[in-house]
Amino acid sequence: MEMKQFQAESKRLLDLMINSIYTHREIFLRELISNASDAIDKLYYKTLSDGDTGLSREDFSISIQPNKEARTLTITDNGCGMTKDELENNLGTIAKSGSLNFKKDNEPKEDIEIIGQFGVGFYSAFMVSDCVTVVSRAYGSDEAWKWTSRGAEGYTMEPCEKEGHGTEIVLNIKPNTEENNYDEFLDTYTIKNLVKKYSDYIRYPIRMDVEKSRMKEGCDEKNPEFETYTENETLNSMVPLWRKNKNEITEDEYNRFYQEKFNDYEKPLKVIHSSTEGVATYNALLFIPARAPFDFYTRDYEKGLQLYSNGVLIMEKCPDLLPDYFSFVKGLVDSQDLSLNISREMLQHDRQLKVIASRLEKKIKSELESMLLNDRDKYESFYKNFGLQLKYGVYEDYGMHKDVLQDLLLFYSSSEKKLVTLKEYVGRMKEGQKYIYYACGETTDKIDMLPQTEALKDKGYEILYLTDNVDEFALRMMMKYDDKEFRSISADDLDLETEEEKQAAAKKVEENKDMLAFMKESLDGKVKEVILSQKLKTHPVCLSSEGAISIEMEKVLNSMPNDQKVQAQRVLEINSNHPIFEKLCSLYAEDKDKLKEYTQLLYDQALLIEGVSIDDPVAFSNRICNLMV
Ligand SMILES: Nc1ncnc2c1ncn2[C@@H]1O[C@H](COP(=O)(O)OP(=O)(O)OP(=O)(O)O)[C@@H](O)[C@H]1O
Repeated sequence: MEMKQFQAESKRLLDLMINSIYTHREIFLRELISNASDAIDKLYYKTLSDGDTGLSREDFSISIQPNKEARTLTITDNGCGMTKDELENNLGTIAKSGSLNFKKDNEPKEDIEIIGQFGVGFYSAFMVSDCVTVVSRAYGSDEAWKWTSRGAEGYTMEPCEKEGHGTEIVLNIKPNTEENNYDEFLDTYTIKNLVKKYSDYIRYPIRMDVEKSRMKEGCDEKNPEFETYTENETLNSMVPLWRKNKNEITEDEYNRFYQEKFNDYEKPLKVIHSSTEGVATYNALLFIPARAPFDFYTRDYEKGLQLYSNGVLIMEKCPDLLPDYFSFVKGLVDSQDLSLNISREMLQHDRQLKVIASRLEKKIKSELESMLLNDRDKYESFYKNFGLQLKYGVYEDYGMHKDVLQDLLLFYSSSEKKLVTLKEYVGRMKEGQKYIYYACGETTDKIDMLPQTEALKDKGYEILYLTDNVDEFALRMMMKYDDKEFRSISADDLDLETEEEKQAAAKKVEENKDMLAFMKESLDGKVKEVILSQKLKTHPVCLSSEGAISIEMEKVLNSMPNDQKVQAQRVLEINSNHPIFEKLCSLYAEDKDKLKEYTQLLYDQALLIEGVSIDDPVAFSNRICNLMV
């Protein structure tokens, strides 16, 4: 059977190339600069291999020249250039990449990093220009050729004059339209920014004549006169800091790099610089900011790391490189073996990305752990800013990440009077202590005053004071740490008593069960139960809860804007060793109406202690006044 060739409608194809591949037209400059860098790399490779070119690294450069009057932007390199055939083959055939062939045909050499691979980047020039002229002279040839094209219509070729080897690409910038401003690509300021953004780490200098202003020499400072002058400025920094050896980089260099690149006026709290080879080869330079950005805990905050391939920016914020709970990390990843899609805007499949992300996660975690261990003050400063995010991380995704995060958490300790880890808490648990106790409230001072803490403190048990809304949700999600269950001090059973005490208490409850039932009745469904407390020592009353939702959680959930109303199952606890108890007993025998009033008062007091507003403050005040007069 005869083998038929596929036909391609090249005009349509070019049209597709130009208009459908890229989301940002500004990347044309990145593509042309990358081509120039590749061309120089190829000649430099020859220099390294043959040594007879007489050229050295310093001789190479790329230049950009905007001309507003002529509406042209010219990109020039002194790389390998192209012969007539190469011009026709490489620029006249879509998807033909001379660079890819070069990579295949030549042994890899250190210091050579060919970027091009798809054979399409050049055509992005037509996104901003209606006519492209390429003048090129191949290294070692004395002929130069001019290739001209207006896009889909095709191209022309003619011989021309050109001094020296290399390529000059002249773009006729399109006129502005109602929707698009093309003028900006002739503006030195925009060009500078684009070079900085995408091509800062191209390893050859990218130069441009920039007009500047200065005070005229010898003029009077009080009456200054200015003159403009032109400076040939190098726009790119060339050396990617992260590729340097760690021991050659000073702290100051890291700090400046971070502050400039991520617009922070403060130095980073921590720098994490790691290079890995193997399944995934990459360099990563990560920073933990000293302070949470103002929008960090809002929806506007976008997490992500910059992603570079061979020093060329692919993605400004790649979210998949960071889990949400480490979203505070800033920085970049540079990898040679990403399989990019044709526009270089995305990755073809994210297998490598997943491998890199999981390595980075482990790295960040271990760096935080070692900070916690070796520099507690620094860690606490980190935790003050980003601890909340870690706690959200524990809670989110049904607690899936608790194992990663639990040892990074800190909570305020009742006995140590400072932030402690769960490991430290468990390490000093008393003999026979079954639970990790915690208490919730607005501030640690307020929690410390809660009557519920009395019995636990009396027994010398440590309590973790939780002051952030998410805290209790996170602990409930974890359920246990090191096989020790978490228990709120407001839970009904704290397991504090001995068997004998339990029996005595049960007896007392039995004796007073009618009165307690009457009290419950008089609160008219507001509480699930009225009980005799095991946790109160000197205070008369407190509130606890039964079941999945605590009073603190009720507060948090009800403060959310989704209008859900949840209610904890409240339990009113009475201290049977307090004189009020005797009073209640005698009222039960003699004056049930008054007992009703007193019960209401005790309930309202318990609510106030918990920081929950009372239903009827006026009635509460009247009851107090009745007692006073
Ligand atoms: N300035 C240049 N000097 C020498 N050769 C060039 C230059 N620009 C382009 N070329 C040649 O033209 C080919 C096609 O360029 P194009 O930008 O379309 O694709 P690429 O760089 O190979 O791949 P990619 O689409 O990944 O950028 C290049 O592979 C290279 O051989």
